[in-house]
Amino acid sequence: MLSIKNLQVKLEDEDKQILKGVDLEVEAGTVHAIMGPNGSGKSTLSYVLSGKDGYEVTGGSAMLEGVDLLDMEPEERAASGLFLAFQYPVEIPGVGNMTFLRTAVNAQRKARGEDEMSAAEFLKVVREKAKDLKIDAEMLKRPVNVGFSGGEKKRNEILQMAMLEPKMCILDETDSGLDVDAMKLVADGVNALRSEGRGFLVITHYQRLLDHIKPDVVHIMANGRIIKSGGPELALEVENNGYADILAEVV
Ligand SMILES: Nc1ncnc2c1ncn2[C@@H]1O[C@H](COP(=O)(O)OP(=O)(O)OP(=O)(O)O)[C@@H](O)[C@H]1O
Repeated sequence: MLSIKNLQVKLEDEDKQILKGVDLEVEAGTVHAIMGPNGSGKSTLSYVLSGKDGYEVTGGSAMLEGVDLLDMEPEERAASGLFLAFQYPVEIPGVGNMTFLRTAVNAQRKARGEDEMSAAEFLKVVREKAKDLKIDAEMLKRPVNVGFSGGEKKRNEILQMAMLEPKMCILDETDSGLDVDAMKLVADGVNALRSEGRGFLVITHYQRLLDHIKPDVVHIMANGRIIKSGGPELALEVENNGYADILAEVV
């Protein structure tokens, strides 16, 4: 589904190489987790895939279902089924959460040549999904993320994901800032979306999220590369021993 080959990325304005040849294949129906020391390039990978400005791809490729992602505008990538839940969700003053969600859902439907969701249908679906994430009616009316707590922002990202039903979901440290109960809610929201046709890339520092969202594959990223891949036991190894042994293996 998501096929990344030898992806190399530098900062646009500086001579600083951040990704130094990332190889990653996320098959439909699977959950891949990426862990790694601070500053290893995990967020940069998610930003580059989603089309954030400020980065220059200097080599390699990233394809979603055989289509070149790197050639597309960010909104085209989203319409083709890519979704990124941000590590730091942005506040959008003046834009109601509900309006934002409905506009996003319908813009993507339009881009795919589908009919827009009616107001009544949208309301029904958004209320159901918001309830599952314990997002109340008042939060749906407020401007997007404005004044939301850290955990509320993260749950709101999952609500967006649930509404957009993307094919490839990238979650960048969605667990940071969540209390124990909210982490369970978020994990339930992700697990409810797991399906044969959908892939997940979950960036996290902690094994505890992976207790709830069971990954098929765990990758360790360091210094702009994926240096080791394995099963869920790799996350446990990191939790117990840190990164020193794994880093030493590849030097
Ligand atoms: N716009 C930028 N300007 C300067 N340095 C940058 C910029 N974007 C990324 N970097 C650098 O690139 C490296 C990788 O950053 P990135 O945020 O991708 O790491 P990360 O693995 O997600 O880290 P963390 O686990 O701390 O979130 C870091 O050294 C960071 O300082």
